[in-house]
Amino acid sequence: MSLGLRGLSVRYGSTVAVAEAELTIADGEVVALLGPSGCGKSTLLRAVAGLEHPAAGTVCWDDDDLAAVPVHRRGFGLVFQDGQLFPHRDVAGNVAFGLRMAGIDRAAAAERVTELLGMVGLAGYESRSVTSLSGGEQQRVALARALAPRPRLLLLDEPLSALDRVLREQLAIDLAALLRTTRTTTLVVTHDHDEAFTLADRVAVMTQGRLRQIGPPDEVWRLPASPEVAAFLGCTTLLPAEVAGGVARCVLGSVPLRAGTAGPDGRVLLGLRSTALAVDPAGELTGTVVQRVHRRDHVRLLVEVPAAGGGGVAGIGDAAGSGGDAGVGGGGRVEAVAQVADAPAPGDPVRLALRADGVAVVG
Ligand SMILES: Nc1ncnc2c1ncn2[C@@H]1O[C@H](COP(=O)(O)OP(=O)(O)OP(=O)(O)O)[C@@H](O)[C@H]1O
Repeated sequence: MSLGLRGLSVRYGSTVAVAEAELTIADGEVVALLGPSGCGKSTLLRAVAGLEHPAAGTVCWDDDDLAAVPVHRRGFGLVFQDGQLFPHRDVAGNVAFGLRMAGIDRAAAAERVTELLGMVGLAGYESRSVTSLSGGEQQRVALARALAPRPRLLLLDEPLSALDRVLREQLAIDLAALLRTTRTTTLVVTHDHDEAFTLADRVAVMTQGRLRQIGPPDEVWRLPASPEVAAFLGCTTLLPAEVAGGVARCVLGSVPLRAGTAGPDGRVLLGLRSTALAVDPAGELTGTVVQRVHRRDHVRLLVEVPAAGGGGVAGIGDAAGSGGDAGVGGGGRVEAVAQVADAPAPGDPVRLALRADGVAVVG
């Protein structure tokens, strides 16, 4: 039992919103479709749901083409950003909706509603008015409603993006557990990296209508397939590097640096995220702090480093790594992170080292 997209393209007039998408989602698998605003994520999901008609290609369930199967006969559950609950029904009435449509009797439906509300952490909420619920509770009801009829595929379009950050993080963790427990095959659309990486067995990165890379979260994170995917995943600088035995060596400015890496041996491009350089008394790179900004759980620094020499620092668009001396922030300045407890101040000398977590090997 699997969903298959074969050469799926969707157009709006002359706009190609989805181009030649190839994707298989296995039974029980959770795939997150991750990409910037306007890249075509929602259009792809809507085409799977049957809400958009492909200009070319097919949406299949196992080997059956679903082209002639209308939305309500696909057996898919749908949850959108704002839940779209029925305001005049109570919580139980909302969750039972799909069950009643499927002809399930009242007693069995009530039992299933109770089971689902327990699963989403809303036990006892049956008779509450949905308009009295918080945004997070409403999304939990929307999830319970979509899961109640045991859909063969769950389609989630930015299900958590209307919630504030703390709630979003908690609900993402709860949702990941819920999807695993129920073994629900799921396609979730999001522009939020954390959400995608929390939820997914595999992440599919989409830009400009095309699926650019599909793989397990750690692989996509550490080995982005192209400079474009690397840029979307937060790599702000590309450096030519040499990998040998799991250690990458590169030159930043005129200073040789090394970092552990998952990449294959040979000449590669290293993608540096804004957290790649960290304050470290043993670090090889020296500089002077010019700016300090407190973030939630760390401090971001802008550090002036000695003028670039041989290796050069390439901007992300400069895939060939052909040089130039513009570090992150330009003009011999690089971004770095420090711990809140002992962050240096502007004017302080500082030593920086590369952190493996902030470095990707770009394909
Ligand atoms: N109904 C429509 N008519 C015309 N163009 C559309 C329509 N819906 C989407 N588009 C265009 O198709 C492209 C993809 O849009 P889509 O909403 O799928 O992107 P997205 O990645 O989901 O973006 P977001 O994260 O902002 O929702 C965009 O260029 C958008 O302007």
